[in-house]
Formats: sequence, structure tokens, C-alpha cells
Amino acid sequence: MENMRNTITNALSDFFFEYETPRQVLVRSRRVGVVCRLIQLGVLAYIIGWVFIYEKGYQSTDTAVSSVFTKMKGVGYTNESKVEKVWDVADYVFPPQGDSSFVVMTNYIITEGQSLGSPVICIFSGHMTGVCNATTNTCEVYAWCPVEDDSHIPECPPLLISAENYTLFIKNSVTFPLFGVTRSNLVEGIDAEYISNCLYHPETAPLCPIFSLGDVVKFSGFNFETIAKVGGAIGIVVDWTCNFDFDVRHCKPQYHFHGLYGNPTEMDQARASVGYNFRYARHYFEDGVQKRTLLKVFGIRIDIIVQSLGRKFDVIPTLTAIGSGVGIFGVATVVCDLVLLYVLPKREFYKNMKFKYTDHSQDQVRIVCR
Ligand SMILES: Nc1ncnc2c1ncn2[C@@H]1O[C@H](COP(=O)(O)OP(=O)(O)OP(=O)(O)O)[C@@H](O)[C@H]1O
Repeated sequence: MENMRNTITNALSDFFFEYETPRQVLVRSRRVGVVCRLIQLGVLAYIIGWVFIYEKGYQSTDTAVSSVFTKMKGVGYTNESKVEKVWDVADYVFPPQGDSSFVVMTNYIITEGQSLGSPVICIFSGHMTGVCNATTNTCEVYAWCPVEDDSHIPECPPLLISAENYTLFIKNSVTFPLFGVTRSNLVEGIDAEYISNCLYHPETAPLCPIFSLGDVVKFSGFNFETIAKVGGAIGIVVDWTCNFDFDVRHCKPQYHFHGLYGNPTEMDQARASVGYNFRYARHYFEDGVQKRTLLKVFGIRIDIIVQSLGRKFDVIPTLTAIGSGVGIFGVATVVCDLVLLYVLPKREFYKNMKFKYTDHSQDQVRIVCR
């Protein structure tokens, strides 16, 4: 009992009144010294250059919630078979509400005066009447007639080639909820007077929110005449990459243009379905008969895509980055130890210096000095 009490007392006094510190072995070797310092330098460069400066590991990040409005302007003119028509924004934009994704009609095939009369024989999709002719091998369908003839797409030039001069106004607002910041693409200095005179250009007017359709097509790498004839899709990316360690006034949008579908090389690969089109009908009554004008619309579909990344200094990511950097410094010690103990000619000598061997009973006990 007495022995046990003494043992516990000794253990407690050892625990509270002793301090252990690792023993260091100082190796005077140029080779190991240079290897170790080079690795440490590499790790330091990685932490400062990559983690802190390039990846900005000292900042927390957030993406924005956003809304986009668009408005097209411009007038088109056609003169088909001596029938003159003026096309304004209410005629050539689908849908007209100013969505972030819309189509600007650049070419069309029009079928006017279609009606649903008594059952007629049409080689077109319709409702089967059940009346068939065994001699001609045809069945009657109830459909809109006369049927559309889309075997020839107007070209040289496409009917609304003047769409090249239409202008697009983009209104975009973004909010970074984590940082409580809201920004609009009508940034400081973009006032009513500026908007009424400016036209976007990547170098001379990079913040102007008015874009010429011809420029949008050109910047996305398309040929206007080709895309106008058969249709295609273009993405306008509004990029908000902002560093909120600086004044929010420096948080400004950048515009990028991407051809999404319909460039000439894609068209060669996708012969089965070239371009982009859809059908649209305008209904009316004439002498009490329901009629419609059918349009097969070829157009440029524009998708406005908002991309955002906000950054701001934060203690937690900073400490995490420093902590992981300090941890990586341990790599230098491991590599240098390997060189020292297994590569150098005097490795046995260093091994003896680093490890202390004791003869305890039969087994060799190795004491590691760090
Ligand atoms: N597609 C566009 N091309 C050129 N300018 C445009 C375009 N859309 C709008 N604008 C101009 O931008 C400004 C703001 O447009 P907003 O739609 O907010 O106002 P508005 O007075 O209702 O426009 P609108 O001129 O269509 O009546 C107006 O001066 C307008 O003329």
C-alpha cells in the first residue's frame, strides 16, 4: 500500500515538475544544408506565392445572386414580292419582356392566310380524319393549310440582315449576401446622358451597357451573315470578380462573348440539324374564319450569363492557410533526414549521432533525438 502511494506520488511529481524538450543534432554538412534550405525556400515560395498571392488564401469568398433585364432597339425593313414591311422590336424579339435569354429574329419563312377549313389532304402533321383513299394511298388530315414550304431558306442576304445594327441594353444587378454588397452594371459615371451616346467596346467603352448586335456576333467569333441565315446561340457572360478589401467602387463588371451554338465548324459536324429555329403563329379572324400567319423564325438566341466571385479578408482562412503552410515545412525535415541517414557517405556516423542506442536486457532500445 505504502509502495503504491509512493509510486503515484513520484509519477505525479514527474508529470508536474519535469519538462521534456527534443534534443537537436546540428549537422555541419554543406550538401544537407543546401538541400534543406532549398526545400524550405520552395515551401516558402509556395505558401507566399501560390497560397497567399495567387489563390488569395487569406480571404473568404462568396458568389452573388443576380437579376438581368434586357431591351433591344432597332428597326428592320423587308421588301418581299413588292410587299414592304417594317419590323420593330415588338416583331422580332421573342419573348418581348426583356428576359436574360431571348431570340432576335434575323430570317424567316412566312406562310400567310392559313385556315382550318373542311378536311383537306395535306402532307403535313394534323389530326387524322379517318378517311383514306386506297388508290392514292393517302389519308385525310385536318390541318392548317396551305402548308408551309421551308425547302428554301432566304439568303443572300437573310431577310433581316439589318439586325446587325440593332442595339441591346443589359441591366444587371448583383448582391453578395456574405459581404452585404449590392452592385449594378450601371456603375458610377454611367448616367442617362452617357447611355444615350455610348456603344460597348472592350477597350474604349468597356462599361457601356449598350451593345451592337453585330459586335456581339463578331466578338463571339461568328460570321453575321451565316448566323443570321440559319440561326445560332451566343452567350454574353457578365463577370463580377470583386475584391472587397478595396472600395466597392472598384467592383465593376467585365463582359465576355462566347459562341454557344452555330459556328461554321459546328455546322459542318452537325449536318443533321443546322442552326436554330422555331415556329411562331399570329392568329386573327377574317370574315368570321379563324386564320393565322405562320412564321418559321431563324434567329440569334442570346443568353446572358452572370458569373461572380467576391473576396474579402477573413481571419479564419488566413490562420488555416498559415497552419497548413507551417505543416508543409515538415516536408523539408523529412527529406533532409532521408538524405542524411540513407544517402550521404557518412550516413552511419550521422545515424549514431541522431539515435542513441542503449543495451537494455537483450533488446536494443533506440532513443530518438529530434
Ligand atoms: N437597346 C437599346 N439601345 C440603345 N439605347 C437603349 C436601349 N434600351 C434602352 N436604351 C436607352 O437607355 C435608357 C434607359 O432605358 P430604360 O428602358 O430604362 O428607359 P425608357 O425611357 O423606358 O426607354 P425607352 O427609350 O425604351 O422608352 C433610355 O435612354 C433608352 O433610350
